[in-house]
Parts: sequence; C-alpha cells; structure tokens
Amino acid sequence: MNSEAGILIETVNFAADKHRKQRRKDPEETPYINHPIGVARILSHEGGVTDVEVLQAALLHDTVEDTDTTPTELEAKFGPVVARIVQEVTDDKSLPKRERKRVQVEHAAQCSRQAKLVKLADKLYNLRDLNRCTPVGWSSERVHEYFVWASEVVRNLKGTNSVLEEKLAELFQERGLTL
Ligand SMILES: Nc1nc2c(ncn2[C@@H]2O[C@H](COP(=O)(O)OP(=O)(O)O)[C@@H](OP(=O)(O)OP(=O)(O)O)[C@H]2O)c(=O)[nH]1
Ligand SMILES: [Mn+2]
Repeated sequence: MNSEAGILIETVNFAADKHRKQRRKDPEETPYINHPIGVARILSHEGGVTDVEVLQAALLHDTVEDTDTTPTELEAKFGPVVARIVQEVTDDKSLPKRERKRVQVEHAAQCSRQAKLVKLADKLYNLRDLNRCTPVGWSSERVHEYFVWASEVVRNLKGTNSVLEEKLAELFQERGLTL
C-alpha cells in the first residue's frame, strides 16, 4: 500500500498500537491516540497542510517522547524525513521539567518549517483541550501557566501558518496574553 491513503493508515495504526496503554489526563481518561489524530486533523482540515510527511509526523509526534519507540525504528518504517520531524518535536525527558520547558521555547525558533507546523497544531490542540476540561489534579493557576508558556513557544514559531497562528492568538487573547 504505497498510496498516500495507505501510508496514512499504516502510520495511524502504528501510533495507535504504540499509545494503546496510554490515556489523556482528563477525568474521562480519553484514549491518548485521540490527541495525535486530532493534531494531524488540525493540520489537514484547518491549516490546509497536504504534505503527507508532516501529517505522518503529527500522528507520530509523541511516540518517541512517551512510548518505547526509537528514532531508528521510525526511520526504518517511515523514512528519514518523518523520523527527523518527530525528533525535532521530541523533548528530552531526562531534563528537569523547568529546564525542559525553557529548552522547548528556545528550540522552537530553530526548528524546520515542517516541525514548526506540528508544534503549532500540538499547542492548538492542547490549549483547546484545556478550555474543554481541566486535567485531573491541575489548578486554574497551572492551566494559566501552561497558556503563558505555550504563548512563549508559539511566539518563536511565528511566520509558519497564518490560519493556525490566528486561532492560537485568539485563545491567548481570551487569557489576556498577546503573541
Ligand atoms: N491539555 C491537556 N493535555 C494533556 C492531557 N492529557 C495529556 N496531556 C499532555 O500533557 C502535556 C502538558 O502537560 P505538562 O504537565 O505541561 O507536561 P508534561 O506532561 O510533559 O510534564 C502535553 O504534552 P505534549 O503534547 O507533549 O505537549 P507539550 O505541552 O510538551 O508541548 C499534553 O499532550 C489533557 O487531558 N489535556
Ligand atoms: Mn502532543
């Protein structure tokens, strides 16, 4: 199956298998895979992105960070471009959380355009998810801090996709934040 449709089905199946034991932090414990699928959908249906490798990277974007998936495994199965984009959006989980968050802000500006697209859609999905419901154990202060930090990341992704950036700016504005 080498059609674009076949490639995307193979990719979403791989991601679903890797994330099969994970749940989101919402009270309903939504299956984690809803997030990467939603990020890819934001890119295709809102951002107008048709680059299949970007859509694949969106589907796979949390596999290396959050599952036993290795970059080598992604490269062998999906090729060097997809593997590289996923690497670019993968946080170093060995760093302390504060440092990891700081590094993400700085690193955002250095990313390729393809990785920036995935990062914009990831943030848009997560901020909408925070507006939908509060993760278990999160205070309203923690939710607000996530918005503040996300605005710092998105500021370093500007000039990549005007539709996604405008939708993000709107969410930040609702919280009294500017891009
Ligand atoms: N809003 C929301 N987020 C949830 C939920 N369940 C899991 N998450 C994930 O939690 C991460 C944000 O929580 P934090 O406490 O800031 O980060 P951490 O999990 O890495 O420690 C996001 O990771 P990420 O996708 O890797 O993105 P990023 O925040 O690292 O950029 C997001 O996908 C949920 O129910 N709502
Ligand atoms: Mn994510």
